[in-house]
Amino acid sequence: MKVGVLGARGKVGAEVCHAVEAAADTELVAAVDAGDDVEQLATAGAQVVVDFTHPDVVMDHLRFCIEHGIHAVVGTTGFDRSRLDQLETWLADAPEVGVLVAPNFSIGAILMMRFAAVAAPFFESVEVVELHHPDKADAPSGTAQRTAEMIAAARREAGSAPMPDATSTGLDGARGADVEGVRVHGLRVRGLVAHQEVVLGAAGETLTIRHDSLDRVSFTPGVLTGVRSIAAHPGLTVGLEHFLDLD
Ligand SMILES: NC(=O)C1=CN([C@@H]2O[C@H](COP(=O)(O)OP(=O)(O)OC[C@H]3O[C@@H](n4cnc5c(N)ncnc54)[C@H](OP(=O)(O)O)[C@@H]3O)[C@@H](O)[C@H]2O)C=CC1
Ligand SMILES: O=C(O)C1=N[C@H](C(=O)O)C[C@H](O)C1
Repeated sequence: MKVGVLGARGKVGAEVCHAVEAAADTELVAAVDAGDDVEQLATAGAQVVVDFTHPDVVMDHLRFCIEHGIHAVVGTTGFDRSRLDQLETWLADAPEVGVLVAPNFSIGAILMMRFAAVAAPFFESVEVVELHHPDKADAPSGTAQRTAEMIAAARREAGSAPMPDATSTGLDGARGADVEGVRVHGLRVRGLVAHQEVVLGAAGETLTIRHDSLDRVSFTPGVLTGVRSIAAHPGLTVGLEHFLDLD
């Protein structure tokens, strides 16, 4: 399979290029970074493009891919509902094209999100703490946002009561961001890669679910799974878990 990588000289993109070159069934045909011409993705015959760039540019890349009939596997974060709606509009005109947007490609992070959603209705309180390197553009992380959405959905479905919080005065931001009623806190600390804790509490007990990406190679097996699967899944898919046999 012919693969192009956008963000090829970036921290994750460089690892993705190595993984694509190392795998027997994938061939790196275009490695594109800032300042390069995206047209080379099409002229090189890329069948799938992997994007690990920046929230400011990813939508232009995806419009290009969809218009050229190229499937896309997207790790770049910063997607909200309006961006996903825009992708679905573009994809309606290219029904054969598949786009996978995944806030996290590491299997441990996907399981951490799943475990958090399973546990959430059993506890009075649930908060998310994400910890990342300080070069990250978006906050909260895409993973934390998605985790909070999954927790909120699980609690809604279970009919859980709102979480207790007596805070009546405090500095702006001290209680984190509110994602559908779930508090999300972000740390940006030199030396970190990508980490997250989900802290759950009930009377007399807490449960902490923690995941650590210690090296960006943690993302590449999931990216390759996405590359191998996307052609068989036209339209928009959000989350790599849809291509894994988790149930
Ligand atoms: N889904 C997942 O599993 C993961 C997602 N991410 C996300 O992936 C994205 C990238 O992360 P990371 O690798 O750490 O970031 P980096 O800044 O290390 O890499 C991004 C690369 O993209 C390049 N770039 C910027 N604009 C363009 C453009 N228009 N065309 C092509 N390349 C461009 C940058 O160049 P320059 O530096 O010159 O601007 C840089 O080389 C972020 O949104 C991050 O949140 C990260 C890890 C895992
Ligand atoms: O920017 C990063 O580094 C990461 N971004 C993704 C996110 O926003 O969730 C995935 C992972 O946390 C690393």
